Amino acid sequence: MNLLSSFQHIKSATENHFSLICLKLKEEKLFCFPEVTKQLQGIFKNERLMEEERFSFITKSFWLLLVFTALALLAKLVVHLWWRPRKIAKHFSKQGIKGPPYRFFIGNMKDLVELMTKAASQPMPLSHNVLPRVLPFYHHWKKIYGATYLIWFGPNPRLTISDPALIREIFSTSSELFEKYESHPTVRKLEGNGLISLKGETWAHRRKIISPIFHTENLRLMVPIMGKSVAAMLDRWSGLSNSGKVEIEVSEWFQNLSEEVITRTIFGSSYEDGKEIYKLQAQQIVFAAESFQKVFVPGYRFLPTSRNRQSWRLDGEIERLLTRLIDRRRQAAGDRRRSSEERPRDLLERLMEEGLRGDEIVEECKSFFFAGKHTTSSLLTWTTVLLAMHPQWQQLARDEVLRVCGARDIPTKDDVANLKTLGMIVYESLRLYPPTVAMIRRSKNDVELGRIKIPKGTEILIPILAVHHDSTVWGSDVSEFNPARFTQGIARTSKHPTAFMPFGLGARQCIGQNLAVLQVKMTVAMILQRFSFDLSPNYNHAPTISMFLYPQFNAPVIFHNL
Ligand code: HEM
Repeated sequence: MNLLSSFQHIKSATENHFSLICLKLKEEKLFCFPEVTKQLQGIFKNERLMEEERFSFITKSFWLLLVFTALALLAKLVVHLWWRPRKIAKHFSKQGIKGPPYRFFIGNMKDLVELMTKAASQPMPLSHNVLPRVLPFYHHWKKIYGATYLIWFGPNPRLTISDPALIREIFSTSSELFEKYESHPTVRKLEGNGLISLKGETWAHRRKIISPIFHTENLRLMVPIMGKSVAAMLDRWSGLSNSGKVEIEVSEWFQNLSEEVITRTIFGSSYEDGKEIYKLQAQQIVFAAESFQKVFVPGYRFLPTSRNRQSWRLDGEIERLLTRLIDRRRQAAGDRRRSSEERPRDLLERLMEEGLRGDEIVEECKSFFFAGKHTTSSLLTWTTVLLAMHPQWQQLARDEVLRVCGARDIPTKDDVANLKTLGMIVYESLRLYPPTVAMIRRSKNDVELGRIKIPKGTEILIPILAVHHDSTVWGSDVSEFNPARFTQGIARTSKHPTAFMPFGLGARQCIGQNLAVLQVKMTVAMILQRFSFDLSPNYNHAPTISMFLYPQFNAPVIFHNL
């Protein structure tokens, strides 16, 4: 071995191998050059020192980076949780807009949850002045700070706007400046990445694809399908009746009815195919409703907590069932085309025709399973409760149904269109008990709304229920059930043409509203044909929200065979 290769040998060795190298040198008779050995020892020592220095440099850099990242993160947190809320509160305060003070990290969530819990702790008298019970935080803070005020959902500012003129601006003239608020991830799982939550071009294209399902002609074809489901439900009620009367907890029955109608009309599938999905979604709703009362912590949903694991499992199961439903429909598509039976066009058919991917169809199905059921059943429940509370309107509606439908057990679409009094009753029910009690938007940029300067990213809360219960808009009889106020049509009822908004406003108005009103009018008309009804002595008036407006202690109603 020559000197050079021995040198390279040594250079590539580690400190621990030094003695071994010396031995090697000795063997190779290189040890006779003491200077060489000395030099090598020197080189090795330098190497070791350099290695140590390099190591200490890397360690120092690592710690520095860590400290720097931690400081940057801390600074970001301080800005987000402390400085920005103060700045925004000051910004609004200068414009005369106040609100409950921001508390570090939690904002006003604690007070809000306390107010909600207190309001929900007992039923209320049989009155339609339900705002203090359903949105107690709105009611409470409005008294202190006025109709437009600022609250804090965690560190996020939410400007509450209930002036119909400003609301109109948000949804029409300035609609491009506000976008749909991105729901909490748990709620998003329920809603799916479909029409409800899509934005921009993708949303516009999807809405165009889906709209034909809700056109009048297609809805007409859905009427017999709905009629059959309603008739089957009423037959079961009659079967349950004892000496001509029966107590029915209508809220649950109407949920099942809505599930069935939507599965059969919107998905063109059998109710059996949808039942399991609804059951799983009902469990997801419990998680989603909880998330409204918690501060959103980014990334938390990825932690394998027991709740998160349960929610992932539910989501996976729903996707599996929806994929099966879609596959079945794909297989049956040929038979349906060949069949001469006149059927309504349905969502799955439209989405498949347009060549949407399987996962896109699954997400859209989630949206419709979720959006259609609870809203429609809520409207059915409150309309029935209202008619039970107001027998004179019940009789007026029945007279009309018997006159318009004659001997027909199942009203036709034209019959339903001619039920004007019932239509007014449904609108009044939507005013007093809107199934969706609020909407949320977010400003895309710094925006001027009326004279209010709103910074980019501010959430806007539009409390539908509060606008519907505002006496300055609706008059002193605001809390009375008075369907006659809709005699001249929706636009003429209040002092403001857009103060009635149970289905939202503008381009993103509810796509299913005609279907929902049709189903509710059909169902109530068929009930009126067969039964008279009043509230059960077990009924406790307690409207409350868990995503939608529902009766907290159920809605038992007594039906008498006619
Ligand atoms: C009484 C019944 C119903 C009420 C009160 C209601 C209420 C609403 C409201 C307020 C919105 C607007 C939300 C916003 O702008 O933030 C909306 C949107 C929507 N609703 Fe309904 N809804 C009802 C029935 C239905 C039904 C039966 C379906 C479907 C079968 C449906 C599907 C949808 C969809 C997909 C959207 C999103 C539309 C879009 O963004 O383009 N809804 N609904």
